[in-house]
Formats: sequence, structure tokens, C-alpha cells
Amino acid sequence: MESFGARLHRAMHERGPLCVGIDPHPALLAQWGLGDDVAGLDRFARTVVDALGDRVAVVKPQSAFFERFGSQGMAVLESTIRQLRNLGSLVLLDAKRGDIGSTVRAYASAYLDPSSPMYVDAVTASPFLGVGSLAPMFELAAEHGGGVFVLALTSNPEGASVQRARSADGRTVAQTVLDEISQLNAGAEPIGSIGAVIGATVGKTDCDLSAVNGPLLAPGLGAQGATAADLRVVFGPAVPAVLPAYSREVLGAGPDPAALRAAADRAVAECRAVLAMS
Ligand SMILES: O=c1ccn([C@@H]2O[C@H](COP(=O)(O)O)[C@@H](O)[C@H]2O)c(=O)[nH]1
Repeated sequence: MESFGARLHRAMHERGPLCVGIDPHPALLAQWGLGDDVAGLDRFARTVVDALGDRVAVVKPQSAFFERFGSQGMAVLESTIRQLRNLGSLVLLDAKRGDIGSTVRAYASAYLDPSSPMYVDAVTASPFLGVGSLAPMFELAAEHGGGVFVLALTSNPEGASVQRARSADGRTVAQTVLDEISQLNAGAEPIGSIGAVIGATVGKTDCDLSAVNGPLLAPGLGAQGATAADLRVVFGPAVPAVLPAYSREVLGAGPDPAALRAAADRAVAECRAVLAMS
């Protein structure tokens, strides 16, 4: 099966370098004239899927906003994932999972096994229990052409105290995570399937990104204050590997589908200019 890295590389070239999040915040539901309930959640997600599912490279449902509504919210998430896959966008589930290896195996089956109802193209993962504890995810991703995005330098200001801390060998925690990702992606073409999450808000990373050879998911654009121009500062020569991610900035244009599409097109144009892809 074709690797996630290869599928993502093609999708970004064909559809543009953009990941749009589905983050149905209560404030956005209200702004769209929807109730803060399962029906509102369902309408919100369907509107985004119908407007963007056949247009953007990657759609990233934020699991937390579906989990809020219990089993009914998870049913909406499952059907959102199915609809997105039918429309051709890659689905990156933002669930930030991580645990001891034996439990990570269950998370891996939930998201990266094609027989699961929650099967997605890629999932976000937290390396706080050690990057090695995520091995079951990496293995299942490799077996079925999936991807994993591992948190390295997150977009929130609180992340730095942990992620920029230095370990005994002098490397930052973020660099340690990136080095382990580099090993997993070594030799992969056109790009590896294990990505790193590095916020567009973090300024200079003080990290060596040259060997990562995987996609660099950059949240923090728009609502959190970063702009497309910041991507050059944060990623330097690694900027062509960046997958820019917007949620509220694009979603705030809804619920009119044409306005959502226009907002996504604007974001693609801005990012394409920075990533020097045409
Ligand atoms: O470092 C990180 C990792 C993940 N996120 C997630 O991305 C979106 C951002 O939403 P915006 O509305 O564009 O701010 C959200 O789902 C976060 O959980 C992140 O922001 N930073």
C-alpha cells in the first residue's frame, strides 16, 4: 500500500498545502446559529465536510469537541471521518494519544487499523511517555499506509518549559523527539510518514530540522496569532515540508459554504507563496 507520506505529498501538490481543522467550539456553534448540542455538532461538521472535503488536502477533526457529547458525539465523528474519506481529503484525527506501549497498541488499532470504525489516515500522538512507547502506532501506520504526527514544539506558550528543557546530553526534549522521528523516516521517499507537530507561534525553534524527512504540522496560524510569513522564521530551510493548519480562522467564515471555501483558498494562497509551491 502507498505510504501516508507519499499520499500526503501528492495531496499537498494537487490540492495545496493546507490542513483545515474541524473544531466546533461552543462559540462557533453559536456564531453559526447552531445549538450547543449533538444536532448542532452534526450540522457544523457536515457543513465543513460538504464545503471543503473535495478541496483541501487534509482535514483535521479535533476529537475533544466530539467527545464532549459522549457516544452520540463519537457517532458524529465516525460519520464525519467516513464522509471525508469518500470526498478524498486525508483525515488527520487530532486526538494527541499516548500511553504505555501495551495501551498505545489499542489506540493504534482504534485509529490506524482499516477494520476500525474510527480508521483515519493519520493521528496526532503525545511522546510524553517516550517516543518509543508510540511504537505500536508507528508499526500499524507502516503496515497500512497510515501516518502519526508526534508533538515536538507545541503552539501553546506553556509547552516551552517542558519541550525546550535540556536532557542530560544537552539536546532539548523537542530535539530528542525530532531525532527519533528522523530515524523512523530515514530513507523514505518522497517523504516519511511520521510527522512532527511544531507550532507556527514558537519563533526560532533552536532545533535541527534538516534530518526529519517527514511532514511538519504547523498549528497556531490565525486565531493563535501566527501568520503564514512566520512559517519562514520558524522552519527556515525545512519550510517546504510544512503542512500549515488553520481551524478557527477558516471556520469563522462559515456557515456559508462559499465563504468557507473562499477562506480556505485564501489560506492556501498565502501558504503556497511562503512554501514556494505553485
Ligand atoms: O501544538 C498544537 C497542537 C495542536 N493544536 C490543535 O490545533 C487546533 C488549532 O486551532 P485554531 O483554532 O487554529 O487555533 C486545535 O484543534 C488545537 O487543539 C494546536 O493548536 N497546537
